[in-house]
Amino acid sequence: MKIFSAQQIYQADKFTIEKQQITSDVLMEQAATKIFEWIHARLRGTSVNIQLFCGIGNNGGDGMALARHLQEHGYVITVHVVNYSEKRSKDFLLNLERLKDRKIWPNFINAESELPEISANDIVVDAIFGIGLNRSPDDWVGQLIGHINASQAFVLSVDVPSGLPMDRAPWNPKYVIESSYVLSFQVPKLAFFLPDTGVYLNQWEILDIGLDPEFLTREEADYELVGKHQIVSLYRPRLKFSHKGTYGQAMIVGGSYGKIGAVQLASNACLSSGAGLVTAFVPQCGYHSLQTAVPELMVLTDTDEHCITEISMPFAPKAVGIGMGLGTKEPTIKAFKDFLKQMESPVVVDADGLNILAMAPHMLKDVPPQSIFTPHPKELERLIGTWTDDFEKLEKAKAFSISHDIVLVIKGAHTIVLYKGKGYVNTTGNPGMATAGSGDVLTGMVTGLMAQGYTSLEAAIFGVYLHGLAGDISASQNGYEALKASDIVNSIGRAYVEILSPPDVEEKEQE
Ligand SMILES: NC(=O)C1=CN([C@@H]2O[C@H](COP(=O)(O)OP(=O)(O)OC[C@H]3O[C@@H](n4cnc5c(N)ncnc54)[C@H](O)[C@@H]3O)[C@@H](O)[C@H]2O)[C@H](O)CC1
Ligand SMILES: [K+]
Repeated sequence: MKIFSAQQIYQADKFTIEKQQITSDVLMEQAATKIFEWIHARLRGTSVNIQLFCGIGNNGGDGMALARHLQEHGYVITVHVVNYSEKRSKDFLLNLERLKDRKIWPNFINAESELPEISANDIVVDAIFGIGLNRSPDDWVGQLIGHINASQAFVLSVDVPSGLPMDRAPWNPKYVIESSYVLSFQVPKLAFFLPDTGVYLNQWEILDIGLDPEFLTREEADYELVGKHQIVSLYRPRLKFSHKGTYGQAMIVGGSYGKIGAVQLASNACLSSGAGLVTAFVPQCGYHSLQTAVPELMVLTDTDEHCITEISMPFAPKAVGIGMGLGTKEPTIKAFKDFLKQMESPVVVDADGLNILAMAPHMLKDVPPQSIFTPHPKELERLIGTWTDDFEKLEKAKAFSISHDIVLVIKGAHTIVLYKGKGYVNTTGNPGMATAGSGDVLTGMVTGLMAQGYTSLEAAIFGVYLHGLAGDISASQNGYEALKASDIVNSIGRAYVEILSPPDVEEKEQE
């Protein structure tokens, strides 16, 4: 699903209005009707107090139109106009008039007004600011927002949580609505998926408000949300007359004294992702444990007991994942450098492999094109430097990915894969996966997919999704806290089965 910028959403609006020869208030009415239907389907006329807080722009207009529908269906409503500017939008005014025609007189909240009482049992509709927010809310509006957040009422946000900017971190983190549920129009917004801004939403859902399909199909987006539908289209089925050679020979290179488990996790994940053959290359101290723990694995060792000093590959693997538990000792750095020089096809670099590259950036020129980097936030910072907010982080990461021709996997709650200036935002995974070795499993999986012939970009997108899904399946059985990286490996099979199962109704709607 495409993720459009605020600018593109305004363009979609304009295009739809011109092509369908409608007025802008028709779109607003469609949006408000969709929200009303969502609420009505759940409340079915319950006599709960609904307090609507409406700004004076089009987000506020949506709120006013919604108030009218709610009142027409007998709901108990209070409408507040958050009067933060003189510049009221045309469609806000139109809907204000329509309310007044029905003898509904909103309560106008101004800087000097007292804040209305909100009970924890009320439902708050948040229609103060939408995607048009372009500066910090005034202090009194921020205080009203804080008052709503403190009420413990269920807060339903129209389009976006009010006060949440679409292209930067909030000016003041207290001046943003903490939404219980966001009903967002037509397309998901990038801010929903980034740590600085995503924390303000509990749940979200997209409502189709009828923006023109021609525009939505034609317009290129910088970011895309990756769901099951996209993943199924990437999947490469296994063939009846195939053999292990068909699915490639993968190599996992890493480990040092006390960190052989990282290689074990990655190798196991690589095998479970479907690679035909997997060989691990480790210092000698890892030999026995790996041979015992993973019988399917072949093990090659370095001449050194404790760390890798020279990576010799007696065959040309189809895919290599390197870096987990590797350490950054001088001889290991030299071995890594020689390895990169000798590799021609893309490799997957993780953990200490990335740390070495951050320490010695001149080595980046030896990284084969289309290689995959899988940094966690600290490793990313070492590679690209610090950032002021997530949006700047993404811009810097994009520039890095383009200049080194790297598929960059930015790990987080919503992992984002960046390549050639485009971002793919993952939708699977859970907080239980923030645990030791989870990243080693991902690297093993992505390497396993590359061994099977997935391109670097495909392997990264597919691997990230599959990894998150395996984590979700594990968490559904044992909860978040007990989740261990090896549980993720054990759920890879079920994750494949889930990907290949027919979509349920909700998934079909989201396609
Ligand atoms: N295609 C769609 O998705 C549709 C969306 N709709 C709704 O329209 C809003 C966007 O409306 P807009 O009027 O452009 O902006 P806002 O309502 O978010 O903001 C109002 C207005 O206020 C000014 N402003 C910005 N920041 C501040 C501030 N801190 N203090 C005071 N004033 C501020 C600025 O000039 C804004 O224009 C979208 O989110 C949807 O809810 C349509 O109803 C249907 C189509
Ligand atoms: K809002």
